[in-house]
Amino acid sequence: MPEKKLIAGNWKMNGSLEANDALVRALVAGMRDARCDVAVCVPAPYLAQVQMLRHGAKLDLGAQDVSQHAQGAYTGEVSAAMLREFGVRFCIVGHSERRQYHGETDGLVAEKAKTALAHGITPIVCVGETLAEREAGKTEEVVKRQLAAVIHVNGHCISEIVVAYEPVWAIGTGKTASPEQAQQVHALLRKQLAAATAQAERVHILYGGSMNAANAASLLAQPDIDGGLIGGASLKAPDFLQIIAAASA
Ligand SMILES: O=C[C@H](O)COP(=O)(O)O
Repeated sequence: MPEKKLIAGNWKMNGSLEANDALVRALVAGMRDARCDVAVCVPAPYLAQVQMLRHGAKLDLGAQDVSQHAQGAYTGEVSAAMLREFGVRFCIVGHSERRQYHGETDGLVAEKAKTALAHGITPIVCVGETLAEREAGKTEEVVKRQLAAVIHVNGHCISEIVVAYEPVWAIGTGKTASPEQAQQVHALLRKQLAAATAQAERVHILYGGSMNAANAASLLAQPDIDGGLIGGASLKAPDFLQIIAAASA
């Protein structure tokens, strides 16, 4: 497993100048003793604000999506080069909300991961099954297919990605995968990475889906859970700080 755990907040489409200011100041003040890596993935309009607020702190900046294109006539898109100008280190790609509401395919997600890597941004590649897929016994097939697309496109630099296992049925529902359920899938993903790179042990595999202050420690204690991608609980500084503390233990 990687040397340090990684805790990444995904603010999704939440925040305001005022709320972000209070949240980031509280995080920076509260995470001085953190022994894990910490990032917040913020809506694009707030990148400059958070870049300024985090100045000098150990808090990394992340984005929630990136265009697969370098530049040009792609209205509404944000390029990897633009993200780099704001000091972005991580970028979520293939979140289930992008796959579900914006029709993102495995192929497109792989292109986005490739573009991020080419610009020195670490893609946080999300995989995960829906409830129907889990109930049909297809969890392994689905997550393997989603990760295979990224491995196939990225080839030799696959050890530079972060993987996030996010069972869709656990996102924002309060239903967390049990530590054993999550570990089972994480171990599968590690094995798949190991078949593609000798560096699989240093790839962070995060769990996401209703991770909170109460359940973080038991999830993070699993051998192949190297951190978390946290939605709702990342919007409340005390909760997010407790998760950071659990990952620092
Ligand atoms: O990216 C984060 C995940 O979608 C988890 O969201 P959640 O913690 O609100 O369930």
